[in-house]
Amino acid sequence: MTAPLRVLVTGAAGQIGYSIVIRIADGTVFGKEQPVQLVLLDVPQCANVLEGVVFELQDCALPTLHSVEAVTEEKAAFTGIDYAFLVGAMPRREGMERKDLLAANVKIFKSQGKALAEYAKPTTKVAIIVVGNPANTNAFIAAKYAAGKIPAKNFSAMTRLDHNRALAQLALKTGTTIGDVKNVIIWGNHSGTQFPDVTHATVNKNGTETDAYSAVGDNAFLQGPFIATVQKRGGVIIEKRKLSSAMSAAKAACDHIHDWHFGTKAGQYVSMAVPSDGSYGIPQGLIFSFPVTIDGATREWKIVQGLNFDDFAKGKIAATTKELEEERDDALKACDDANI
Ligand SMILES: NC(=O)c1ccc[n+]([C@@H]2O[C@H](COP(=O)([O-])OP(=O)(O)OC[C@H]3O[C@@H](n4cnc5c(N)ncnc54)[C@H](O)[C@@H]3O)[C@@H](O)[C@H]2O)c1
Ligand SMILES: O=C(O)C[C@H](O)C(=O)O
Repeated sequence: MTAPLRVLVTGAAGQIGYSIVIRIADGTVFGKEQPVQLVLLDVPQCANVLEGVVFELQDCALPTLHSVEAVTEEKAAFTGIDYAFLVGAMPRREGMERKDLLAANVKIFKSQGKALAEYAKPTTKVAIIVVGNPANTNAFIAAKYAAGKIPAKNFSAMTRLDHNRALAQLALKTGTTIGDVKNVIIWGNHSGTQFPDVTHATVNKNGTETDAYSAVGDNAFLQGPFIATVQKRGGVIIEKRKLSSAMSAAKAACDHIHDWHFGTKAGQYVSMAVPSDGSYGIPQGLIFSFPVTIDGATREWKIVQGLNFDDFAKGKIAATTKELEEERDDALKACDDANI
């Protein structure tokens, strides 16, 4: 029998948590043959809600759910895990930018980085996705405080939701379906400065694969409203729902970990915010969204190399890099202040 994977979800009493746990438990993420031990972490004040989530998962009668436990302490949460979905953090409200959450949320990721270093197995291969905002910078901080124990390459932040939004907008514009659109890229920060780039994307229209610019036939749209729609989508959802995206965020987190676990499809890449190795001139260590391919056998991601940028793209990438450097510096200052 396949050994179960131990999978942690933080913030499991929250709204993304509620949508994410069922996909992990029912085999959508790790496959229908892979048993899963789910560990659900939230703050002690949410213990009762968390217990309700556990009861519901039990009531789902899922063959892939080996066990589920609710915990409110980091030691119990982080010990022995294979995968971590770090969702638990404050969401923004109308009128806020994601970086306005930094002061409140960064200390959570400092503490969880330390907990990973302290409690994860020494040989850990744990794969970590940070969803809590500002996701790139929170991942940077968690990686910093886990350094020496957990390699930085095991940390990632979620830009898959932006990637999925870009796929959907291209499919809508070209009258195709999601499966017809490939290789959009989100560069940089999960924020208003991100650069959704379709220069290398293709669209299969009526059985013929063409580049996205030809398929759309409207450069002004692709360099204007398309980019703005993807950049601002999170804010628009908050305006409409009065709550931040949850169903689409949970689905994207599951896509991200599914592809990390199984690998990307031949000829396709996905967007993941990972520690920069200096590719494309991005400062080393910054958690930056790149196009990546993943080898399902080794579960190693690689940044896609050799893509060209025109001046328009260079300007966009410079802006998102600058914002991430500023966020990183603010977060480091906040961590020195955060007495934990
Ligand atoms: N990267 C993305 O694309 C993306 C998309 C959507 C939302 N988000 C972010 O995800 C985060 C969660 O959103 P949500 O809508 O589920 O929020 P929510 O308020 O519904 O749930 C957050 C949960 O986290 C818990 N929590 C707080 N501190 C914790 C800690 N130290 N340890 C464990 N749990 C803790 C809270 O008690 C709460 O139950 C927010 O920061 C939001 O902005 C990111
Ligand atoms: O926009 C937000 O604050 C939530 C999330 O990051 C999103 O992109 O929907």
